[in-house]
Amino acid sequence: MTENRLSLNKTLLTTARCLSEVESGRSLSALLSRVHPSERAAVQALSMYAMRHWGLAQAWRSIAMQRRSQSGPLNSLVALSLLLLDIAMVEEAATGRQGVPDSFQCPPGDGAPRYAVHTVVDQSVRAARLVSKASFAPRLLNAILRRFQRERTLFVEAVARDEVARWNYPAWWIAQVRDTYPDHWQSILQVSQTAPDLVLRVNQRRSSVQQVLSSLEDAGVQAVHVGGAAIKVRSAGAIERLPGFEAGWWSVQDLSAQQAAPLLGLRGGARVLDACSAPGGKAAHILELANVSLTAVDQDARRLEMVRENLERLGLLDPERVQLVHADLLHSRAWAGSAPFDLILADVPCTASGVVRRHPDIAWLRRQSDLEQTVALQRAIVDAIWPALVPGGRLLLATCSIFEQEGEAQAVAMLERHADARRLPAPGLILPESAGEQMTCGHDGFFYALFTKEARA
Ligand SMILES: C[S@@+](CC[C@H](N)C(=O)[O-])C[C@H]1O[C@@H](n2cnc3c(N)ncnc32)[C@H](O)[C@@H]1O
Repeated sequence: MTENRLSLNKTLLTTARCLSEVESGRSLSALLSRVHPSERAAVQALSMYAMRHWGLAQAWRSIAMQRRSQSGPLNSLVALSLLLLDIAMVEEAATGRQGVPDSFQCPPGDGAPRYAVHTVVDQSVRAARLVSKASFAPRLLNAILRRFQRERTLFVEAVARDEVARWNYPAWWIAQVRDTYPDHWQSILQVSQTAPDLVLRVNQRRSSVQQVLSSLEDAGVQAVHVGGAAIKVRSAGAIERLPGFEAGWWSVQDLSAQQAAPLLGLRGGARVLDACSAPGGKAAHILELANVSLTAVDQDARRLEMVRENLERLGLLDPERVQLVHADLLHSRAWAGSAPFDLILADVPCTASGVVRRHPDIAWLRRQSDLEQTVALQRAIVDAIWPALVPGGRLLLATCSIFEQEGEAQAVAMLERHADARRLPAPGLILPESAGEQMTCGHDGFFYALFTKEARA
């Protein structure tokens, strides 16, 4: 127990440091990649949990700070973030959902950290001492947290009509979802606050669903086949430690994203452009399914290197069939080659509003103006690559977004701009779904529109 407590206050501090950087506009995934591997899973669980309660924690923090004449050393961003994290955790404990007092767990299920209130308070005060040498910060933190415990009902009432505190999204995000889905906006917001499933896509060139299931079972990992090449896994450990990772038997990919490659209508020998390729999840799936010639383009060199690494691990990096091109589609034709493409995947950059379950910081990092910018960028990318599609060829437009501007409105505008484009059947909008504790499978929010190019008369 002492060891757990010792490591918990350090983990709280590392988490608070990450959260303070998210407050300054940095992506949580990038920050977590720099956390020491021994601490990463715990920091990830805590920071994701805090981000899913960020609206409530901010509202309560501002009430608590208003009532104090002096906020003192808690004005440090790390200390303020520590307080936000603590409020979220104390609230979790107060609602009675915490299960294992005094133990340090990152449960695979709902993703919520589980601690008793007194442990949170005690460990947070110790963490605060590490932030501030002045004793005032730990004492202030202690006083605020204990007051939350005593006066929780008052705090709940004080923010009852505050939508940001209620739903834990910025106001513009709530309005965007409510305007688009007036009948079920609440359930969409709620589902996007649940912890996502871990889903593997089996690499049929190296393994089989049966082989992967058996190896997971042998390793004591709970897993279930959820259709096609997809296996849902219940595991809180590092992905790389699951059996078959090094051997390239599988990749991590959500069920909705696994729809992209089959939708293209792949056939052997086809020339395929993966226009926005990194980190290469869908490129790998394409190469697993058919012997195509693939050109994978991305403007981000570091991310394009991830495509190379992923394809290499999966045994798919055949130089005869695969070309990786570092290029900005809007300003270069280095990717175009001499012949047009038969199939194009345009998995364009977006707000990622469909994958907030996986990246809860996204909602807090995005601004409403970002939406207009990504919509314009998506349009420009599609317009740049459409001429490279052969008549009779197909282009699949994909976004991991549930915002209409990045989905149906973008598809309709595409038809208006390109008279030779005709729409083919495709799923369109896929709303996110959560399976909760069930061993069925939920999925991310996505949008797919498929077009073919008509031959000119
Ligand atoms: C949604 S991600 C693609 C995910 C990828 N298809 C997969 O399945 O792993 C969008 C990608 O588009 C790239 N991108 C954005 N603007 C671009 C541009 N103008 N030219 C080329 N790539 C671009 C980004 O660097 C990013 O890697």
